[in-house]
Amino acid sequence: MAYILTVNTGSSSLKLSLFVPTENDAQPLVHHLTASITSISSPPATFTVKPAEQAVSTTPEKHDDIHDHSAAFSRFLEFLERDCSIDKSKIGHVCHRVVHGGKYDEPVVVNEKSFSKISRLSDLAPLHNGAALSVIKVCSDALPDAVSVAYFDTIFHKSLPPHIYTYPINPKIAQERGLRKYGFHGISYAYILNAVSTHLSKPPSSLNLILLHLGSGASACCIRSGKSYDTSMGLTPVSGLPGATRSGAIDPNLIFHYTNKANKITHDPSLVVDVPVTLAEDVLNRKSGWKALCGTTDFAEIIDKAELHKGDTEEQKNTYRLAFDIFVDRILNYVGAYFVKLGGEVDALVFSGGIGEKSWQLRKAVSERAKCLGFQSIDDAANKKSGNGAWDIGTGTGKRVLVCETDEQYEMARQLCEAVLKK
Ligand SMILES: Nc1ncnc2c1ncn2[C@@H]1O[C@H](COP(=O)(O)OP(=O)(O)O)[C@@H](O)[C@H]1O
Ligand SMILES: CC(=O)OP(=O)(O)O
Ligand SMILES: [Mg+2]
Repeated sequence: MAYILTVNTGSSSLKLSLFVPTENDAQPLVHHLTASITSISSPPATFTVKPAEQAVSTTPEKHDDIHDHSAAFSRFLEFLERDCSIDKSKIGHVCHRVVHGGKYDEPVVVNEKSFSKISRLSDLAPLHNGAALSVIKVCSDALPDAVSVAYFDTIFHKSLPPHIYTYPINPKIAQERGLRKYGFHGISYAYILNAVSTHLSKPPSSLNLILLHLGSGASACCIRSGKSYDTSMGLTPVSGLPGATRSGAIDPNLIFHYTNKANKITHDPSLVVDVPVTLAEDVLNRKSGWKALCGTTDFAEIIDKAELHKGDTEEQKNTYRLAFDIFVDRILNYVGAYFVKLGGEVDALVFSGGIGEKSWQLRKAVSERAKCLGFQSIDDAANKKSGNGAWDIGTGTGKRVLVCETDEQYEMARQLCEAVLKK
């Protein structure tokens, strides 16, 4: 029996699932277990395991010694061998989520050449590609006989039309340096599209959707006839919606005004930079978003503290409320724009990602505002329940409002089965 291990290297987490492929086309994969290591960038990291046969996860363990994704991966391998008695030499394939794929338009087997090509893209996904490569390295050393395949977030967005992926800058420089909108969270959007298609009993190619993947990194995607037509992230994942530590879209000139010395046009280099661009990148990627506004990356805490509790001051409450309101506002920017781009022909608005799946408050706030576009009213009871796959949270007439529990690990294993194992 050869296992498929799938590894999802997110900005703040590592999520891993183990599957066994079957001969059954209706159920090509048997899910064995899923583990997640969260808060990697704000330790202590939390290690949680959910065996497939159990409805709930095991008690989360805190780990002070996990500071990066490769240490998290090593801890997972130790857990597999020691606690699950799984012989790691039985892992035949490893699917790695790599966020930025540049010009790659399909998954690639990891070898020296592709590894070095992916390394060259690291600057375009500063919170992701380097971390994924460090995991791939540990994985190749620990599992030398397994075939590692890189699955890119960007592939799903290869259908973006030129007027959407082109930035209005010098075309020659843009072409030479690959400066264009790529879009991310594509593995998640591929999974959501299939899950929503099953739920609505309509083929993916017939669907127009507004998808929201709201997690540590957050993005929106406009699906037209089953394909990505627009998405909120850009050249890098910092653009679009704000996230745990990311600013989201800002006026690009803000970078130069972050320092008060750069507020006039000057050719005197000593006056130009107080904050060099690389530091600006660090600020916008790692020191902005919810962390900068509220001091936490935990959106559940932000929602909780946006309500006034005993002992809290009105000012403290307002800080959290502001973060919540900013998120709702920026999400609405995309819901409104994508609705118009789809000519109002929208099958559903879909919430997903850690915040989209777990926060009834965020879903309610966004949906109430989107109701004017003809979306259903929210059914409060349905909105507060959790579910599996995709489920409705709207009621009455109108365009459907859904939640979908995304599963990037499953999507990679499914694509592997389809492309490699069933050939
Ligand atoms: N009950 C909840 N309410 C609101 N947000 C939540 C809840 N549970 C988890 N989250 C948020 O979900 C985010 C993580 O989402 P996830 O999609 O798992 O992230 P990633 O894969 O990018 O690491 C965290 O910011 C966390 O605060
Ligand atoms: C692209 C991206 O932001 O991914 P994540 O949300 O997993 O950090
Ligand atoms: Mg994620």
